Amino acid sequence: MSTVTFDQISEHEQVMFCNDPHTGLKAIIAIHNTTLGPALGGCRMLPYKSEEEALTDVLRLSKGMTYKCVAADVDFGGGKAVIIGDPRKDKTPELFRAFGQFVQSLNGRFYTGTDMGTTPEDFVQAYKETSFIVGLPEEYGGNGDSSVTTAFGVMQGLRAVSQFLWGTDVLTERVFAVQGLGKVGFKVAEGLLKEGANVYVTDVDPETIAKLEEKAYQYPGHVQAVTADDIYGVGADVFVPCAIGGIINDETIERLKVKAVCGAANNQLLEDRHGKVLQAKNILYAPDYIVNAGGLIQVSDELYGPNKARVLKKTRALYDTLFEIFQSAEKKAVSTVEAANQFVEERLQKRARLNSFFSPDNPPKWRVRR
Ligand SMILES: NC(=O)C1=CN([C@@H]2O[C@H](COP(=O)(O)OP(=O)(O)OC[C@H]3O[C@@H](n4cnc5c(N)ncnc54)[C@H](O)[C@@H]3O)[C@@H](O)[C@H]2O)C=CC1
Ligand SMILES: O=C(O)CCC(=O)C(=O)O
Repeated sequence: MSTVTFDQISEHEQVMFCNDPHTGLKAIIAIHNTTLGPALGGCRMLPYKSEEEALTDVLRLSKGMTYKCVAADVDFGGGKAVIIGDPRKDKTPELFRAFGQFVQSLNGRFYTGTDMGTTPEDFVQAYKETSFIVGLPEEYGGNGDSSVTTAFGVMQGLRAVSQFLWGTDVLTERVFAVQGLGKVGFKVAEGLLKEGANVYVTDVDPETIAKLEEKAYQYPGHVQAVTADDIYGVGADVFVPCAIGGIINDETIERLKVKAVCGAANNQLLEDRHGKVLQAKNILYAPDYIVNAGGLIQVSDELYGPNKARVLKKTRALYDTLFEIFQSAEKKAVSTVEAANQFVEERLQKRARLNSFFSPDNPPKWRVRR
């Protein structure tokens, strides 16, 4: 294995390798930036092919969380965790408890919860060892499964795309290509079918496709399953990535026939420059960290005392944020990625100044439950 260098993690504040031979836990926690408050971000469990792949993923994901927190206007910083392992075979209560002990050792610098490959029940185990857990089931004082709100936010994003491109936020009879039918993608596909849209779907797990097909009969829209590779080339209006990152790259952009890309997956672009490549192809890209912020809004809200109405209101507002980014990109003749990053970096600078003002009567805004 090659060594990790400071050069590799130069943009990050802290990277922690968590090793527990007794439970088999091998995890990495990355804290990107805590200017706005403690780092917050879910924990992904995947059978990474190598430790380098896991490190690259957690570094990219945690940076994305910094941008997501700023864009969604929540007072948290960017962090994320990955567990190296197969979620179908390697999960045990002890593994998640061991992970919880490492989170506890950061003493509130990092809050975590679900992501790809993990569920709220996994974090009920971690919660036995640390209180710095979010996205807990309601019976544990949480707001429940955050993928419900993430999916709701993605639907807002799809409406904003439709309004911008076609002058209506009604999705009926439009065609969508949904990649990944997991916690978020399944709910998005179902929402689209309920609204009478036609949906191509794919997943590497045939069971989830069969489950959706079974339910689809009751909805006005139509579903058609395609292979994991064919999803890039289907004749749809919008490509909706809801699985892995890096799927928008030189090879896939060549194959896309859609007018827009808007989905839940984190780090959809392999590199930021692919935002420009999409723009050149006249494909509207809805920046992932804005579209998929619903889960973050929900779990961060939990720390102030859960309030569902507030969560819905803030998640609905993603429509306006996205629409403004589309307008700003058009006006400045830049890609939507550039417009979104500029908006975030300017806001972060303004907020950083606010956070530098110390007063004993004015406790930090992120004084949340511990
Ligand atoms: N759960 C949440 O609330 C949030 C999730 N996200 C992001 O959304 C994406 C999906 O998250 P979840 O639904 O929670 O994950 P999940 O693990 O529940 O579902 C992922 C699904 O994608 C499928 N999949 C994996 N590789 C695939 C491929 N190459 N082609 C097609 N399907 C594939 C899996 O079989 C699984 O059904 C991830 O990128 C995650 O980081 C972002 C914000 C919040
Ligand atoms: O959605 C969550 O549970 C936490 C937030 C997060 O990790 C994300 O938005 O990727």
